Parts: sequence; structure tokens; C-alpha cells
Amino acid sequence: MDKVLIRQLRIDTVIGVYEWEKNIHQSLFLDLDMAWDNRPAAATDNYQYALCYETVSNRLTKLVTEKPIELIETVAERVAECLLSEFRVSWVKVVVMKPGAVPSASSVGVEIERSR
Ligand SMILES: Nc1nc2c(c(=O)[nH]1)N=C([C@H](O)[C@@H](O)CO)CN2
Repeated sequence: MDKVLIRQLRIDTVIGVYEWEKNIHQSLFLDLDMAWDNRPAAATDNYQYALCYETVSNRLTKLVTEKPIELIETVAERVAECLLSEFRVSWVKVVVMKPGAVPSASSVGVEIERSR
């Protein structure tokens, strides 16, 4: 299966369940694996057939930052829904990491896979 990948997309946003988290920005890091047939783009060398990782990155940053969210699970689910519906991706793996959330861990996070 062909994929388009985005690694370590940093999104600074209001995220967290505790009161002290609702007045600060924290960084989330997203890894995205998106099923996409890359052959039409490669055969024609035409951007029109490519899943644009820049467009996806910008859209997801807007989505995640438009309002405060408590759980990183919610972030992952909203990101997956957006990719399946707006970008017509048939399958996606979304990893959301929140470094700094647990001081004794280098990072913590969630991973989901969704398809339509
Ligand atoms: N499974 C989760 N556990 C926790 C979350 C979360 O989003 N998913 N969030 C918190 C707090 O916001 C924490 O990150 C503050 O450091 C705790 N557990």
C-alpha cells in the first residue's frame, strides 16, 4: 500500500484536562501515515494527483488549534475524521505525542488507525 507520511508535525495549542493547562500552550507532535496511491502523481509528475503534505499539515494545525481540547485521544480522532472526509484518504494511522506531560517519560501519546 502506498502512503504519504508526515513526521513530527509540531502543533502548539491549548491541550489538557487540568485547569493550569487551560491558560498555556503546549506542543503536540503528530505522526501521520495516510494511504494514497502515489502512482498517478509519479506517472504524470503532476501535483494535482498528489496528496499534498503541506496542505494537510496546514489544515490539521488549524483544526487542532481552533478551540481548546482536553484529551489527546480527541485530537487523534478529529485528525483521523478530517483526513478521511476532507482529503478522501481511505486509511490513516495517527500518532499524537505530548512530550513533557509526564516528567519521568520522554513522551506519552496515543495511536489510532481508522478507515472508511
Ligand atoms: N490517556 C490520556 N491520559 C491523560 C491525558 C490525555 O489526554 N490522555 N491528559 C492528561 C493531562 O492533560 C496531562 O497531560 C497533564 O500533564 C493526563 N492523562
